[in-house]
Amino acid sequence: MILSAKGLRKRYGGDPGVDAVICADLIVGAGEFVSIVGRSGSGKSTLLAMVGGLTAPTAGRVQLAGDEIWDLPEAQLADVRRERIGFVFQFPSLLPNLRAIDNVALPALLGNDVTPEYAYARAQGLLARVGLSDRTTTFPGQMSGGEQRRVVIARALINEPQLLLGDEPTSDLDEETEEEIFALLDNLRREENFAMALVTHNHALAQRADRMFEMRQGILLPCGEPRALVAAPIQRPEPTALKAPAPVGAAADGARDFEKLGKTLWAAAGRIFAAAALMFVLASAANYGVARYQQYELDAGRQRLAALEELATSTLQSDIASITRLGDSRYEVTIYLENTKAEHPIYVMSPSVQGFVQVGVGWQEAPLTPIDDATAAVLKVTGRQLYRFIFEARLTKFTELLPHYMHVRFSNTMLVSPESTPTNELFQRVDNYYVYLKPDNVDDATIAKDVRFPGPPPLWIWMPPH
Ligand SMILES: Nc1ncnc2c1ncn2[C@@H]1O[C@H](COP(=O)(O)OP(=O)(O)OP(=O)(O)O)[C@@H](O)[C@H]1O
Repeated sequence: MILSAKGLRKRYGGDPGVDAVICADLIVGAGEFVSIVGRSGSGKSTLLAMVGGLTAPTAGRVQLAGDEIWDLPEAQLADVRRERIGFVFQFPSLLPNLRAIDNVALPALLGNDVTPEYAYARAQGLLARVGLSDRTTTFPGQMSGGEQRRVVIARALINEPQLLLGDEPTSDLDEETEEEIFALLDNLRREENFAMALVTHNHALAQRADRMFEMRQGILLPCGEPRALVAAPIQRPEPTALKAPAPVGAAADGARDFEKLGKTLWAAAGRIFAAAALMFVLASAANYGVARYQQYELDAGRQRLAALEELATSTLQSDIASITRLGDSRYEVTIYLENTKAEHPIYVMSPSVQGFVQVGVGWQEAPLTPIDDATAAVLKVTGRQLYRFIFEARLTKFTELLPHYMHVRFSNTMLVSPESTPTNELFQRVDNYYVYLKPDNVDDATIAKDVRFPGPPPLWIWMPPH
């Protein structure tokens, strides 16, 4: 058995809080495919996030191949997420300034288990298997939605995960492409023998799983008859400490690829905007360092990355500081960046922020314009720094997880370095901030009929990252 989740429960917030998942048991065998359907807000994403090591459960446990993942220290949990679980989300999550092959290779380059040659050779092989052998050097912005999703799938498989988790991985695609991507995932699962748990709104596709579950108001219920396993399980090879380099031709190509990549990253950094997926949030030790991996002793490299990760994650904090109403569905949004160890400056490359409003099960971008010039520069952060933006949320229809309020996500991509002119240390970080935001065209009396607040309905309500 690969996944064993027992008695999972998740309550968000304080008093009274939201019981997103009340009770869920989910056991998935090696190579098995389970699907989860359910109404919006029933707790599907929360369940996947707990199973995938992204959101800590309030109660219950999750074992991955026998390891209790929620007992692991954060650093080891991050390794589990990167190496043993593949994620495919609905939202585009590729780094826009990296070519397809670099995006796919990146999770493998972040660990120390494989050589860059191996990572690039496997990335090339996976791109071929998802039908993109001729698009390896294409940038995500030049690809269709279906092609981008294929790249995301290749990236999810780069570290040979034991478990692939998909949260509505195809729901924004047209019917035919959705069908193709689903079939592709299923074929890859049989070939690579990873277990797969997919959340989908599409019942017809969900029924193709070995077992189907329905999430109903936070409770996971089995539904439908099990399908016979089609393929005989393939024996997973024992992991080796350091995988062998790829064949010479592929290795040489790969080496050229990441050398070029390293040279161009800093110049291209200004073009980066937020689109990276949740699992990459704190992990992308920028492609700049890729060529250097060959030269470093593994231990030295590990230590340096750990220090940089510490710098870029715990030392630098950021979130929404305030939101004020400007009228005509415009808001001034202030985001703060704070260096908690002010004695060591941190250099941040132009926070590039995008705003999204949830519409249906997806997110629709809404214009977000920086007010200050500061957001276009390399910034030395020594204390608390504020960035102001104008957010224009003129949507007539949006998803109301909280009655009348918009569910808004601000996504902030930053390149972080301990040096003002980064030479060899650069870390990409993507933060997502979530708020409920009161639309301009609803009066407080209307809201108060449906939601009880201690005072007048607030303009915005902060939510923890999810
Ligand atoms: N970070 C959070 N803070 C507070 N409440 C949350 C948070 N994340 C989710 N919720 C709430 O938990 C409940 C379950 O949400 P979840 O996203 O897991 O459902 P879902 O079934 O995946 O919905 P959808 O299909 O719309 O994505 C919802 O009521 C949602 O508003």
